[in-house]
Amino acid sequence: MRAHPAGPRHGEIPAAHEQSGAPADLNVLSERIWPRHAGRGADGALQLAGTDVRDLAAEFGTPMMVMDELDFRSRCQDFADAFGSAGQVHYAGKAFLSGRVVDWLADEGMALDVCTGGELALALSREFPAQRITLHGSNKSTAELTAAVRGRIGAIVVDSFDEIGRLAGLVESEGRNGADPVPVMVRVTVGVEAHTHEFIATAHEDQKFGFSLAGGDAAEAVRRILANSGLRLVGLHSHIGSQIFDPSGFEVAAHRLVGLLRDLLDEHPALTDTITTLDLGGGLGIAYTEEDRPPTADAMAKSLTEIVTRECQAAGLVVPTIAVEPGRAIVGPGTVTVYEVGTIKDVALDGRHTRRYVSVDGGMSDNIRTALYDADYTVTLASRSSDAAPVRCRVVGRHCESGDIVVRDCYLPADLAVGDLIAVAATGAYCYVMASNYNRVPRPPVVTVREGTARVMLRRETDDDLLRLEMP
Ligand SMILES: Cc1ncc(COP(=O)(O)O)c(C=O)c1O
Ligand SMILES: N[C@@H](CCCC[NH3+])C(=O)O
Repeated sequence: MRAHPAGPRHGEIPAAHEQSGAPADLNVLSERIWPRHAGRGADGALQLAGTDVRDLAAEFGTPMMVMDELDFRSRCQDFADAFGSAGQVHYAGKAFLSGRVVDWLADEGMALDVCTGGELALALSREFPAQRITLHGSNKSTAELTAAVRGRIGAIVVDSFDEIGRLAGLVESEGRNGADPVPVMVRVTVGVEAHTHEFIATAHEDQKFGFSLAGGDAAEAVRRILANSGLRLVGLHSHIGSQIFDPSGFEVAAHRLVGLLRDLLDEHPALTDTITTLDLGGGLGIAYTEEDRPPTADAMAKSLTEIVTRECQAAGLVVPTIAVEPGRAIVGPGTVTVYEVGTIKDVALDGRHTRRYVSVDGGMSDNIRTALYDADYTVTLASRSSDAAPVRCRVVGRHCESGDIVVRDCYLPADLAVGDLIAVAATGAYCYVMASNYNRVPRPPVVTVREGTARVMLRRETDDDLLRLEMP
């Protein structure tokens, strides 16, 4: 997943005077990586949507995640503009979800993809329009399916024959018959090898999600759904993976899904009136480092619309609505994690080399992605600027684990000192939601900033929160 900077790899970091490949100016904040309303104030400190990171740290403590509200909203709007309407864009709540974010999504007219009963309950608790929700999951419980059916959500994306069986029993017991069927989509495994980390690629054949297209399971799933008058098939779904830069994976997926649609309509002409949507999932990558070059939402929309339109017209099919489910591309870039620098240690690796370990007050409990996927991040000195020489560093956490690495290889100024604040960019997706209490470390707060005002969205966990599960 990572692109290593030019020069030596892990374990071979030269001493400061030998650095090569370092950025010319460590104070520059690349627009492609940092939130849309990030910059440096007159004295060099990081400003996020008109707030000074030092003031935020003084008020809310560190570590702290800071989310730029208008960055999030503007990326929702980018996708809505690209695909023609916000209703076709199902924000993937698994990337990050909170009540306030649900409210923003409702304001923006977005749809929402949830993948558990917990995410569904949060959305419904904020009165998010149920018709704009889809429920995913490779092992949905009966309780989750019941909540979705009773909540009258937009669609349940079925993922297995077992689930179709469970739903059949449920629609019967809930009295949902032919006059009031439950809308479902079929998740199709289209056999695309997305070029991303193995753990986050999801449409090759050998994995747990969906019904295989090539093996005929997807067509069989459709037959079983049609045999049940309590279910109404409203679309086909494919999701090929996450943090994808190469648009060709989406294009092949779209091509194969249209092929399946054509075959299904040949077999079941009545479906012409009911299958209205092709959902091509999420997965659009973002820039974590200078080397990353993700396509824009607009480029993705253009190529997918062109393929689906061309192939449907060639097959004489009505062109369905194209839906997508971006998570990371909407919430990822607008959040940064702010840490306070603690111990700084130069470790001699051999006679010639040293590695500077910069310890921070968080770590793998607030960002597991580096340890789990070898993910790469960009970090900057945030409480001030510095013209000191760049030193190649490793930012590490406070946990009792040598793999507790936040940023594996980066450059920070030689005068970095204990008590400085540093900020890690693009931590909005899959960091807070994958956070843990490893070593009984409380989760950090998430603070939203907008036009000079900061508001806590999720408060910091306390030791009491951690004690609340204890029984006598
Ligand atoms: C079904 C589904 N939709 C959408 C997403 C969101 O993906 P991303 O955050 O990469 O856009 C995921 C996660 O990979 C997913 O599994
Ligand atoms: N959690 C992964 C992505 C998984 C996407 C959900 N299917 C990440 O951090 O990149």
